[in-house]
Amino acid sequence: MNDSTADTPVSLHCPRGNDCPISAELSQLRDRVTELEQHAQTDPLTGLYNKRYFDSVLHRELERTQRTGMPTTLIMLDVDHFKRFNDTHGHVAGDHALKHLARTLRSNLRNLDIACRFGGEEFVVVLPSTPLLVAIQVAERLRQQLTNSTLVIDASAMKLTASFGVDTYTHEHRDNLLDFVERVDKQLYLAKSAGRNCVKHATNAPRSAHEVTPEERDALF
Ligand SMILES: Nc1nc2c(ncn2[C@@H]2O[C@H](COP(=O)(O)OP(=O)(O)OP(=O)(O)O)[C@@H](O)[C@H]2O)c(=O)[nH]1
Repeated sequence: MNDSTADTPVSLHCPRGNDCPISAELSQLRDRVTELEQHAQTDPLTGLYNKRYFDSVLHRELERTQRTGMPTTLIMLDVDHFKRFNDTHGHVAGDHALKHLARTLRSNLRNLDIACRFGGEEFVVVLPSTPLLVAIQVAERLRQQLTNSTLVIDASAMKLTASFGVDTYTHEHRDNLLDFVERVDKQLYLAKSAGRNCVKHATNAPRSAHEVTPEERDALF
């Protein structure tokens, strides 16, 4: 028996073309899903990625380090004396200060670096495929930019500083994600203890074969 439909291509196109109601609805749904995805991974105050996204991205990058041997480096920073800032200038000014910090991070990082709000006045930056030495320089640059910038709220100029901790994860490290974050947090604690507004970093990281190439330096500075 001859099946007359066998060779007929199935058309997925609606006969109403661009006016197809189902296609329009699907497109709206797709936009809505994208919007919800962005919402789920964004901190509403600063617009940076949130802690949930940080956890997933760090997990992914540590796996990549184990696979490729390229180090993943983490910068953790915390605004100095932020309680005093809030008490002096008010909580709304405090929120402006956090947005100012987020802008400073955004405008001083490469596109592939991932800046996240870790919680409260604490932030983290994941630097994929970046050796410790380069990340220390990035942290120092961020610190200086913040220190040298002025935050203007209701015509009043204010200053903001932060303390920074930096550590790296190479394929020679065997600790897990939480241990790694704790290592970086320890460096941040040392920066606070040393008087704040400074960068503290690990010194005993195993050297990797991918340590600072001239190309990486040129790309960053
Ligand atoms: N305005 C504002 N304040 C916040 C937010 N999240 C956390 N804070 C405040 O940040 C302050 C953090 O205070 P502490 O943990 O004592 O730290 P600190 O005063 O910065 O002191 P050091 O970190 O030791 O320099 C608290 O007063 C919190 O209420 C926020 O979203 N907006």
